[in-house]
Amino acid sequence: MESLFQLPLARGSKVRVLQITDTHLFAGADETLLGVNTLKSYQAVLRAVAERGHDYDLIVATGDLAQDRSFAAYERFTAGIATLPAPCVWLPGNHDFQPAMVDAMAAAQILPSKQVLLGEDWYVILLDSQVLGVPHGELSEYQLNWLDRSLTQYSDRHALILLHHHPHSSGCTWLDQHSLRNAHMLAEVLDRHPQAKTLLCGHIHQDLDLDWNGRRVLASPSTCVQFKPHYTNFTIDDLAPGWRYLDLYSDGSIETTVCRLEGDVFRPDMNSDGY
Ligand SMILES: Nc1ncnc2c1ncn2[C@@H]1O[C@@H]2COP(=O)(O)O[C@H]2[C@H]1O
Ligand SMILES: [Fe+2]
Repeated sequence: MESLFQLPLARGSKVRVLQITDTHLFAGADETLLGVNTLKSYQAVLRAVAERGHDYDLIVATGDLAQDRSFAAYERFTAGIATLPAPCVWLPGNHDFQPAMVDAMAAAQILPSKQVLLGEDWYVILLDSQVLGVPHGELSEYQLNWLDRSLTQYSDRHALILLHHHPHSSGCTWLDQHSLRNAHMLAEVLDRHPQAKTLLCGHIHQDLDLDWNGRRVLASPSTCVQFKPHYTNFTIDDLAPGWRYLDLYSDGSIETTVCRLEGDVFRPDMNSDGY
């Protein structure tokens, strides 16, 4: 859990992180989620990333990587990641089955590290907000204490906090019932660490960039189905699958871009009412 990955970089002042999230893969190659073949959309995203060239230093996968809890689904994830030439770290989402996830990642030699020293200036920490069997999230006392201790230990670095569940209202009522339930406890920890100003989530399948009492919360498109922003009830969006880049600068600033597949591809079944 606490193993540390050090990624020394010779590229000067900027570090680039690629976020892939909510792949919702299945064991079967023909399975779909809300009408989208999640394996094909994941592979299309990876191809699009590869076509843009290798200009990222670290891949972060922020949960809900498998939909059916199977080892084979995680193998599909790892096979895809193996096509990209950068190290990958990951955390679980509400749908993930950690025994299969841990084994499949280890079998593919994808790092178990939940802390990354990224270049000279950045510290990345990956939290586990999963509550077994339910869609909402919570950080255990252990996770909160570990976060507090780790941020103290690496207080000389800017910190990027990764977790699956959004800690602040997303604007979608139906998704906010599935948010991080003890966000106030996370805020209490972060208040003690002024270098921890940015949080990166998955879970809500949309591009979000908002202020949480002076902190920045980012969430990102899924590689499969998208949810429509600002809706009270479950509503799918017809935007294409996507991913995010974050450029981390040595002065602590961040520039970030969301990319999507081009064209009218992987359209979901807009009449679906949930899963
Ligand atoms: N119609 C619905 N209403 C409320 N929640 C839903 C609905 N359909 C699915 N969900 C849950 O909402 C979650 C949002 O993203 P997840 O992929 O984590 O998993 C989803 C489901 O657990
Ligand atoms: Fe989720």
